Amino acid sequence: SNPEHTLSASINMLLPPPFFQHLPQFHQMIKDLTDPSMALCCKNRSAALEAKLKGNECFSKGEYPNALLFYSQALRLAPVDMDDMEVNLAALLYVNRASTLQKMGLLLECLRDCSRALRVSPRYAKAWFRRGKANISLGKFEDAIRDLNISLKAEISSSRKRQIEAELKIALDKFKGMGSSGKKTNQNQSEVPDELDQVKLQCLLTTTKGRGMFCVEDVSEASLVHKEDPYAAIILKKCRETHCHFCFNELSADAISCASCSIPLYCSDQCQIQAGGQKFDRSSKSFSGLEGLADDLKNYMSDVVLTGTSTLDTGLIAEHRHECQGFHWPLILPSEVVLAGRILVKVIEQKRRTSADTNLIGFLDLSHNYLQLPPENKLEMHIYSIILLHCLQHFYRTELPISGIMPSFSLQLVILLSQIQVNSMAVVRMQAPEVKGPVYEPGNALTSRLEQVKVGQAVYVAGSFFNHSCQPNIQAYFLSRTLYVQATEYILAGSELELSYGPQVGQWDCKDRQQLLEDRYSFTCQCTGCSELHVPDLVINAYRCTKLNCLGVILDHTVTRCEKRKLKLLLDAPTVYSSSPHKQVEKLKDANISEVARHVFESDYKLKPQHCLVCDSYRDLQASCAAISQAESCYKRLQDAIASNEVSTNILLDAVRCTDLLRTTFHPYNKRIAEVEDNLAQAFCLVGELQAAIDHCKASIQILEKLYDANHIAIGNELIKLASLEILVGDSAASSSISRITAIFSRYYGSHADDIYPYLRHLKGSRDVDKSPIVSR
Ligand SMILES: C[S@@+](CC[C@H](N)C(=O)[O-])C[C@H]1O[C@@H](n2cnc3c(N)ncnc32)[C@H](O)[C@@H]1O
Repeated sequence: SNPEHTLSASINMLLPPPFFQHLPQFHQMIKDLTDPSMALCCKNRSAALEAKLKGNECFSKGEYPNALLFYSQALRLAPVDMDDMEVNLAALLYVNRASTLQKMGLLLECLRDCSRALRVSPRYAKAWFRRGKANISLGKFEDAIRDLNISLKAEISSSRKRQIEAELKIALDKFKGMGSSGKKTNQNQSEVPDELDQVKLQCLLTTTKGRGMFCVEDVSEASLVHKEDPYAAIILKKCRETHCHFCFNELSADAISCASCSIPLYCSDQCQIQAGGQKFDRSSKSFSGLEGLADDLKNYMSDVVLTGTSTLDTGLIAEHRHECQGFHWPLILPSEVVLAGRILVKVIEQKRRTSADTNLIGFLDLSHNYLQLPPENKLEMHIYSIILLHCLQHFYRTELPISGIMPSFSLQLVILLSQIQVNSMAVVRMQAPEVKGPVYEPGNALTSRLEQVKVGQAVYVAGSFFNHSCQPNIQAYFLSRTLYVQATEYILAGSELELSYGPQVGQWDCKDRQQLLEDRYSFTCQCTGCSELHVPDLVINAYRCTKLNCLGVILDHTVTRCEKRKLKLLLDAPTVYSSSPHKQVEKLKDANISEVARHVFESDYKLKPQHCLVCDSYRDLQASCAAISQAESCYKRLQDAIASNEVSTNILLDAVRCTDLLRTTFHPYNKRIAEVEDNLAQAFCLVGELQAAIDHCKASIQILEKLYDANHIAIGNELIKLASLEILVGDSAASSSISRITAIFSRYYGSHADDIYPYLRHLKGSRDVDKSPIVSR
């Protein structure tokens, strides 16, 4: 049947849109969500003043980090256009925070806050004075002299004038003493442009996965194949207080909030302006009135006061604007629903400019999974779409063209929500470990797990056409909110470029990968990783053969079932697949595993659960599982001890004993053993037994090398831990570990490797330092 017809029939049957219109409770809920007087995000003068007083108290006691917190809180709450002690409250708070930042040695942050105060109150003498002092500390004496001269002109109190003159004298003396090195430096140095060439791509129809991205020419390993800014993006709720709501970078000490509401935080004025919100009208704030000011000082003054505003792109559709003004719903509704609101608004605004029709689904042309969703998920989407539309209508009032066509719009919004589910990407950051000093000092070994944290969710229109593969040939990473896609291997012209949406061969077995893709994206994976046989899939969760010296694998019935299905497909249509099973076997270095694999590939349908694939010996998996669960509780104790940094000898010895037990039960290349080895390495490092830590780390890497390609990032991550330990004991092998790490990370992140993962810089730096070992071997 016609898919479009099925879709609209199915949508209409599920929940006719007028359903809620007759319910008073529904309208009350919308009123609550959109009533600014009830909102959590209002500006509040008295709360701001209270926080300011607390900040002042902390400042006078020398408790600068606390003063910083209170001033930041006050700035978040302060209405932009209210005065306190005849000065604009926000400007006053910026100057107070600038003084605190200066005390904490954060001079650039201090300078930025002074400029912010001046953008609000251009004639604020104290702000020019503080700026002058910060510029003296930064060695920018020419700027400092200008700041202090303007301050002097704006100041009316004679005692303070004397203070400014004293500071001005210092600046002048230093400027004369420094010669040309005290000259003004450019504050807004532009970033180094990306030098990487992007590869020409084509979006084509595939046989099993819908549309996909293909390369027109050969692509060499580690080249950038795609770069894109998001169509719309949103910060995750858990990161709201720690990361910039626009660019998703970590917030600095001088973070700023939206000018009109108190929820979004930004790392810079540019991010704040780009995100939108109701803008504070600077043009109404005159900075004339300083008669007699020399022309060069007037120009300098307007440079400082108008910095940032010149970068404002008037063509930009500000993503936070419709969520501002104290509305409640952007905080309450799930992130993906708020993201749908951002997309909807952007589409409407773009269409308004081009006066095109309002077909929302067709505009972005993304795939969706609506028809595959269970009824309860569909119902939830319908409810959210109706709520969101009503909330948005409250902002747009008569402007939003939804009143007459609300039903069709809400149905389109349902599809948009399911498009977001299938196409949005998690914007991730590599969690930076805290490095307190040089890597060759004890306590700075990096043995904890390297993790990526999700900070945002974003829709990239072209990026949405990359299909998934469990054996990807490209990988995605993010700088701020920009998506970068890089080739991780040499790719022949005309091949499809495929990302991993999460699971990969070597990470999980085939059935677990398929289950995750089914649950999260509602599709059955058709990639080569799931259609061909792979040795990692056979060993990753396998048990050991009961016969001494036999390295054959024993599988449980779930793995057996999945592999049999693949085998059947493979035998039924052998020509469809790119590489033959025997070729795969040849790729493997280890004779025993090759033997196991050969047996499987040649054994046709003889895959039997609980029996060794080589010698057919039987293992009672129920009994094995009981032994394993005993070992697992011992590892749980070890992990808790690691987390609280209280690893005792008893706990450690117990864990080592359990690992011996695990080795008699699991196949030697079972991934669980690699994880346990990794935990043991971390625990031995914590108790200072570095050589034992190195041995366990190497054992873990050896298993990962059976599961992944030798240059896979999973091995790179583990090698970082090994190198870190090798440096500590003064082992010369560290140098080759670091070279291998460098090669792997540049394969995945190109020239951005050090920016994404700054710990690499510490490791590479350690190679250049000649240090005797801290602990001799
Ligand atoms: C982000 S989109 C990729 C582009 C999509 N193929 C299209 O035509 O718009 C994700 C959707 O593509 C399809 N897809 C991606 N990878 C797949 C795979 N390995 N096997 C089967 N379907 C896949 C699924 O329908 C999935 O929901």
